[in-house]
Amino acid sequence: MIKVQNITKHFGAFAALYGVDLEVQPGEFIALLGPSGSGKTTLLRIIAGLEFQDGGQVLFNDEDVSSRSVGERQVGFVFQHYALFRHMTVAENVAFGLSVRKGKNRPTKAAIRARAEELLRLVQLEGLGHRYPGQLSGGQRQRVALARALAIEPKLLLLDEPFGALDAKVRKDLRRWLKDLHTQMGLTSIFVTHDQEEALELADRVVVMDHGRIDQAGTPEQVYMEPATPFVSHFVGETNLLPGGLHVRPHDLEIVTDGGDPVVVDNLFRKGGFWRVEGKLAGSDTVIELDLDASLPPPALGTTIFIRPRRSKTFPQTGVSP
Ligand SMILES: Nc1ncnc2c1ncn2[C@@H]1O[C@H](COP(=O)(O)OP(=O)(O)OP(=O)(O)O)[C@@H](O)[C@H]1O
Repeated sequence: MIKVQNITKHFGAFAALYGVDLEVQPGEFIALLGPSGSGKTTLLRIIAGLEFQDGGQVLFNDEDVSSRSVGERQVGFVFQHYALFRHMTVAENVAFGLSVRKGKNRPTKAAIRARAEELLRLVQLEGLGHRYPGQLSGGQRQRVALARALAIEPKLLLLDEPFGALDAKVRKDLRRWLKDLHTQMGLTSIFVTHDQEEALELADRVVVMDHGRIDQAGTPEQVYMEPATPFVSHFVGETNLLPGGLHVRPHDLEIVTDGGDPVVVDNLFRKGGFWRVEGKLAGSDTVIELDLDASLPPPALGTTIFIRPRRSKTFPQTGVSP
C-alpha cells in the first residue's frame, strides 16, 4: 500500500503541491488527472523518488521511503517520449535494468537474455529483439518502454502520459492492453493523464488535481456523477452552467413543450449515437450543449427550443476552487 501524506513541494517561491494526501491500495489502477501545471507529474516523481518533497511523507507498506533513492524504491516507470536508448537493440533496452545491477544481484547473461525474451513475448514483440528503436512504430516503442520498466519486477508501475505521443487508434488499443497487463501481472499502477476519457476508461480510481491540490479522488462513476467541486464538474466530462448555478451534463438536458428555458440553436452535429445540439440561452451569451437521441429528428438551426434539466448539481458558493 502506498500512502502520500501532506506532501508539499515548492520550486523557488512557486508552490507546485500543497498538502496532498493519497492512499493507493495494492492492485489498484490510479489515474492522476488534471490540466497542465496542476502538479500531476511532480506528485508522480515524488512517489518514484525522482524528486523530493519539502514536507510530508511517502510510505510504502507503512514504511517511510521519503529518503530512499529511486533505485531503492523498486518502481518501474514509463514516460511519454519513449526514452529508449537509441544505440541499443530492443532486447538490450529491455535488459538494461538487470544488466546494470551490481555483483551478486546481477543475473547471468543467459538469464538476462531469457528474461528479455519473455518480456518481449508479454508485450507482443516477440522476434523484434534485434531491431533498434528507430526501426519500430511509436506504439511498438512504447511497448518496449513498458517491457523495460517491467524487467526489474516492480511492485509499483508509474506511467507519465505513456500514450500521449501516439495517434488516437493506437492509443486506444494500448490502453486496453495495458489494463489487461496490469491485472495479469498483479501490478499497482499510477498513471498521469490530462485526458479525461483515458482516465475514466482505465482507472479504478481517478484523482482529479487542480493547482497543486487534489479536488477529488473517486471511482470514475463518482467523479463523473458526483463531482465534489465545480472544477471537477467542468474538467471531467462536459457540463453546462445554467442560471442559478446549476451544473448540468449535456445528456441530462431535455427538450420540453411546457415551460423550460429558451435556447436558440446555432450548431448541430452527429456525435456517435447522439445529436449534439449547441446554442445560446435566448438573450444571453450562455452557451448550451445538449445531446439528443439520434433516432429522433433534430431541431433545425436558428429555431428556438425549450430545455429543462433532468438532473443537475449545485455547489456551495464558498470554500471551493473556481
Ligand atoms: N523543475 C521545476 N522547476 C520549476 N518549476 C517546476 C519544475 N517542475 C515543475 N514545475 C512547475 O510546477 C507546476 C506543476 O508541474 P507538473 O509538471 O507537476 O504539472 P503537470 O500537472 O504534470 O502538467 P503537464 O500536464 O503539463 O505535464 C508547473 O507550474 C510547473 O511549471
